Amino acid sequence: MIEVKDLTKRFGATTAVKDLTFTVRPGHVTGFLGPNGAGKSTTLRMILGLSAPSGGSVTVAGRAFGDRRRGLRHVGALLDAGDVHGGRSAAAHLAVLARGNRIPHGRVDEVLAEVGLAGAAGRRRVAGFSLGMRHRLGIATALLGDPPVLLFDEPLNGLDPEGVLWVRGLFRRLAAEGRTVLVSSHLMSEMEHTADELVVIGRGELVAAESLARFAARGTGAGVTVRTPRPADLTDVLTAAGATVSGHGPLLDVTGLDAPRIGDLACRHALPLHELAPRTASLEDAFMELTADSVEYAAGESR
Ligand SMILES: Nc1ncnc2c1ncn2[C@@H]1O[C@H](COP(=O)(O)OP(=O)(O)OP(=O)(O)O)[C@@H](O)[C@H]1O
Repeated sequence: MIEVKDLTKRFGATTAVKDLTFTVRPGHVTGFLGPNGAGKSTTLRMILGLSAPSGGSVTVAGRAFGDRRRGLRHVGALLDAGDVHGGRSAAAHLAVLARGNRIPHGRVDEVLAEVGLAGAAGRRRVAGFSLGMRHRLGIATALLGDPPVLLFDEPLNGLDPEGVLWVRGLFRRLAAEGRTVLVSSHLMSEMEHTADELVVIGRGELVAAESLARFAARGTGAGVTVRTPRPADLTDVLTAAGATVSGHGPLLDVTGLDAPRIGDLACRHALPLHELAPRTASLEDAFMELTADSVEYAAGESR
């Protein structure tokens, strides 16, 4: 479990992260989402103890991560896939880290196999690696200590479709094993099929921390489609109960009441329903609406 409480980080006059409070639970893939410059990387660095908070606290499994020795066995992280000594092979890179964290050497070949870099690829110098191979090596590094908590900063950036599918499957498996998996992205489309929980930030502040489904229901595109042979009567009943109703003929578009409540009200007033279909907003719409005020450099903004 990762617990972030009133976390703040200032860089001179810039407040990159402001009073951020959220919890990341094990057994889920949690998407950490926000527009460019929202403060995601800064927060991840503070979770890892690489950067000191200006205020507030962050704990991993109840303790500040910086306190821990042999860190890779507690938290695995992919922060910057390019951040590897190019002159070394993947296997040599992992072997150095294994030694420093007292991880059995046998894990090196295990994680190389897991990320598809077994054999010759693992013996090649990292300088010649493609972006996708660097990503795989970064993920192998995160997995090396078999940690219960994993953090990935923009892990899908620059991956081809096959790589994206592979990474998604891996994250789901890690979460199903009961691990805590936090994955950052600035694209809702990437998280839609990757995460089941979301922490959304904008300009360093919390926008939402909830399941993907609840987040989608916040978008104004959410509502319920209702078909009835008595639209005028049903409109009166639903409007009196606080809903907003629009539509033509037998097909109504209802917002402000959920489908079970609409069904119950129709039943109570003996109004037949021929269709009752909840409609979620697209996640992308909800994300854009909720972070609209917090985009650092919005298109068309004059500066
Ligand atoms: N070392 C630093 N010194 C000064 N300002 C910084 C530093 N690191 C980050 N910032 C500023 O803090 C804010 C948050 O940056 P951060 O990199 O955490 O955002 P992000 O959400 O990860 O963005 P992106 O999606 O673009 O990677 C930005 O305004 C950035 O310019």
